[in-house]
Amino acid sequence: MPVTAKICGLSTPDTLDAALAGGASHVGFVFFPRSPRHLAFDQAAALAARTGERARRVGVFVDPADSLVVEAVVAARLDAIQLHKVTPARAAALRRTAGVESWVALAVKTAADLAAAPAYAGAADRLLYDAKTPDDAALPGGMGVRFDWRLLEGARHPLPWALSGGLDAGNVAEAAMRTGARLVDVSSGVERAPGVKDVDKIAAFLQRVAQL
Ligand SMILES: O=C(O)c1ccccc1NCC(=O)[C@H](O)[C@H](O)COP(=O)(O)O
Repeated sequence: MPVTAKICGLSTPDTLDAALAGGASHVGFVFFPRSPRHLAFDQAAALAARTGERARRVGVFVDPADSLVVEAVVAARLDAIQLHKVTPARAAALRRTAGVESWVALAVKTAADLAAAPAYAGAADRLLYDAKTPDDAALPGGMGVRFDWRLLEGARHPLPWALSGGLDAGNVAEAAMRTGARLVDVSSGVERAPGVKDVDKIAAFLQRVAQL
């Protein structure tokens, strides 16, 4: 089965075009004002129109209000929501409210963090295993932090899943090989500065993924 990729935190037409030209299966739009990748609804709507049916649009949220999710789903014609820092109960409620596919980001640092995964079965459609960022970090994702991929070796997954956290063109092959991931997600690893995507890095990442 081929490996597919989500390029997260896109915010400009040229970098979105690079992701689409490279064959990204998913593009991620961040709705979190503290993020350097945050999009206003009008920006997101323009990028969504440019995407068309070439990739699935995923909105990224951190413990969001219902209203933010509803407005973003409409404005950016989201196919999926990606939720950070939500309990299983809150994830289930937001999934019902949004009416689209729902992903939950599970912050992973140790094996104990993976024990939370089964509770999301029935509350979400996909788990995104992402690296846990430091407690004092500005963001719960998009920080270029990776976790020990050996934690996923032999793991039983309660839901379809994707791998994230500190991936780049140089390490994505090893990450996919070690974990068995069939969907990988990247943000910082295709940037030249926080929030500034690089078209060449996006192309290199997607070329590497296409070889897997
Ligand atoms: O990217 C952000 O700014 C962000 C902000 C708040 C919550 C989540 C965020 N990103 C989530 C993602 O899907 C990232 O792609 C994922 O955490 C991996 O990021 P990176 O390690 O930088 O590749």
